[in-house]
Amino acid sequence: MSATKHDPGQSTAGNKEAHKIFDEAVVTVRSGKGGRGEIAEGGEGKKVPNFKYRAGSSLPKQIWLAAAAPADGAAGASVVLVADPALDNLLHLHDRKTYTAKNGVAGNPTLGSKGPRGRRPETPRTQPLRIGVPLGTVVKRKRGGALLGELTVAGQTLVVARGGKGGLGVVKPKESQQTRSKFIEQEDGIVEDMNWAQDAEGALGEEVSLHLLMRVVADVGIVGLPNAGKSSLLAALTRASPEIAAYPFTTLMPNLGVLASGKQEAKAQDQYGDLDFLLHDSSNASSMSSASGPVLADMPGLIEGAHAGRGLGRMFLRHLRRTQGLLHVVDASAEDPAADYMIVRQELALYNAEYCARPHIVALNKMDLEDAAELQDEVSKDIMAAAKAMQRDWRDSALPQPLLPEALVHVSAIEGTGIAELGKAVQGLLQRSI
Ligand SMILES: Nc1nc2c(ncn2[C@@H]2O[C@H](COP(=O)(O)OP(=O)(O)OP(=O)(O)O)[C@@H](O)[C@H]2O)c(=O)[nH]1
Ligand SMILES: [Mg+2]
Repeated sequence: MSATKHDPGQSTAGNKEAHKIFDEAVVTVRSGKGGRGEIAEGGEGKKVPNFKYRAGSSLPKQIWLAAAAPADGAAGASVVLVADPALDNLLHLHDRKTYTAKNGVAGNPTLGSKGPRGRRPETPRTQPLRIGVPLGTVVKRKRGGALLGELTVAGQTLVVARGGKGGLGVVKPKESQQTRSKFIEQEDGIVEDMNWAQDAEGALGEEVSLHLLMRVVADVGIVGLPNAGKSSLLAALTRASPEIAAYPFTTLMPNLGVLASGKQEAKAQDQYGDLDFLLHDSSNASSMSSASGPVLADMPGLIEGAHAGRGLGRMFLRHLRRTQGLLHVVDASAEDPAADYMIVRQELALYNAEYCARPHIVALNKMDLEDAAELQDEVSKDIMAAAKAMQRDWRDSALPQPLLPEALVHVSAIEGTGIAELGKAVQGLLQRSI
């Protein structure tokens, strides 16, 4: 789950700034060619010894074994994108430029696909090449930019390159027939014509260059200054284990986590905490999809001037677009927590005024520290006052009006105090905003 990387130089892509490309990728996909159909010599069958024949019995010595219809080639494998909730970025697609699916097997009764000689004649399916992408991936054709589709639900698939059809099983016409021009006869799927060699050929696969764009799919975005404890709170509220450190800009790209909904789950987590990785490995597809709780997205830190490119800039703020509410994390031990809150509100407003019109709650974090605890009531008041002042300032503008925080929760991500209450406040935020 963790999509954090402190040193942007160590990207999987070999790219210098992985956090700038975590939400985009260009890949070329190739589907497989269809397998060649079986080419049978003559279609009449042959006489074979009758193994039941005994001297003196009335059975014939030889019996007629009809020729079987030649087997078709298998279709080539398609390339399919699959929405995998365990992924939260597109960096894994920067490792490789081209993805090639398997060709279909040739129609061959012994080696490949079975024709009607088998009891159940069938052409084996070639397993598609599945490429995992995070939820919220938009797929476009690179050339021309035509929209091919969007993957938003866990397990959803999108065929981006269809495998070539398998060649037909053909009976090679006799020499005498071959000289006759344009002899075409179709009968029970057996094709006899002068194009027999072409009919047996499998169709070619396709090659498509794709431009993938990801938008984080989350219900609540966690925003705040660097070091406020956003990632710590995500870790406390969910099973996610983002990178946490005492320096700013630890988080370079959004991390996702599902809010633990019931007490039961929290208990199970405590009990089997060590087995967490097993659960994730064996059922990564269900780790988020089956959980009904809201998805939280821990964002990189915002600083004053982010809209002008300071810090990590604000391009990642587009990932808040689909959220329904925001969780502002404020370091309550800071010199002026209310001012810190306002810096983030202003940066949000400069990016998209509508973000400030979304319901939000404020988590006053680091309450375990003396400075924070002493002044907690004062800080709460200051924050409410600042939010009201913002509303007043905006009253005359045509922009969407900023809202006041729906709740102010005092928490300590490190000691775990107030976390349950914060979880409830987040749930409440979503219930109201629906
Ligand atoms: N004392 C105390 N320290 C905390 C608390 N929560 C987080 N911290 C510390 O604050 C520092 C920053 O925490 P992070 O969770 O990485 O902060 P962040 O907001 O995600 O930071 P960026 O990703 O850089 O924007 C770490 O050293 C944490 O251990 C808390 O409740 N109490
Ligand atoms: Mg962080």
